[in-house]
Amino acid sequence: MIDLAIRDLVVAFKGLERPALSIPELAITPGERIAVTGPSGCGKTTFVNMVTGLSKPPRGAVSWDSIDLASLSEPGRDRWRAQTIGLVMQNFHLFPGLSAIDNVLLPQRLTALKLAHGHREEAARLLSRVGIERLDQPIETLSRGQMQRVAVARALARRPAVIVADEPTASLDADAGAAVADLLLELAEETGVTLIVASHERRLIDRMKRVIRLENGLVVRDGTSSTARPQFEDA
Ligand SMILES: Nc1ncnc2c1ncn2[C@@H]1O[C@H](COP(=O)(O)OP(=O)(O)OP(=O)(O)O)[C@@H](O)[C@H]1O
Repeated sequence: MIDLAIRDLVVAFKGLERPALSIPELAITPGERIAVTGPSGCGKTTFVNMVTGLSKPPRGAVSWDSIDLASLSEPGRDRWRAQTIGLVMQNFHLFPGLSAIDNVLLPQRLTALKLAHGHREEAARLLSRVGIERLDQPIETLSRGQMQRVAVARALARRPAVIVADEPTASLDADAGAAVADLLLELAEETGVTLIVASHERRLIDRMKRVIRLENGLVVRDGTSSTARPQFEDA
C-alpha cells in the first residue's frame, strides 16, 4: 500500500487566466476513501490526470511513495500506472468486438505475451463479483450500467494499490449509480485499496469518508463528508 504526497503542483494551460490546478501540499494515506468534487471546470479531471500519471505534472511533485511521477517518462508512467492504479474512466474505455471477459483481460494481454496462470479464472471471479454472469457477451450489447461494472472489474483485475474513478456514476440512472457506488466501496473495503473518486454527484460524495473540494483549481475544503455537507448544495 502506498502514500500519495503532492507538493507545489501547478498545472497551467494556455489561454487560462489562472492555473487549472494549484495544490501547495496534499497527502493521501493508504486505504483512504476520497471524493474529489467541485463545480464544472474546477480541475477534477486535471487532478485525476496528475495523480494517475496520465499527464506529466508540469511543475511540482506528485509522489506515490518514493516515485515522483514528474520524473518519469511517458512509457515509464504507463508502466507504473499499469502496476499501481486501477482506472475507471467516465466513458469506460472498453473495446467493442471483445467479450466482457476479454475486456477485463485486455490490460494483461497488452503487457504480457501470454496470460499468466489463473488470470482468466480471476477475471471470471471478478465479473461474477460485480454481477456480470455472461462472460462471453459482446461488450457492445451490455447496458451502460453493466459496462460500468465490467470497467470496475477490469480496474481491479491487476490488484492495484489504488482505484481512481472519474465520474463513475455520471452516465447511470440513480439505481445503477448506487449499485456502482456500493460495489466500489465494498471492493475497496475487501481489498484495502485506496479509493479516489472524482464526482459532482452528491449521492456518491456523501459516501466517501474524506471530501476534497476544488474551486478554480484550488483546494477550498478538505475534510470528512459530514463536516463538508452544508457546502455541497451545488456539488
Ligand atoms: N488541455 C487543456 N487545454 C486548455 N485548457 C484545459 C485543458 N484541460 C483542461 N483545461 C481547462 O482547465 C480547467 C479544469 O478542467 P477540468 O477538466 O480539470 O475540470 P473538471 O472539474 O473535470 O470539469 P467537469 O466537471 O466539467 O468535467 C477548465 O477550465 C478547462 O477548460
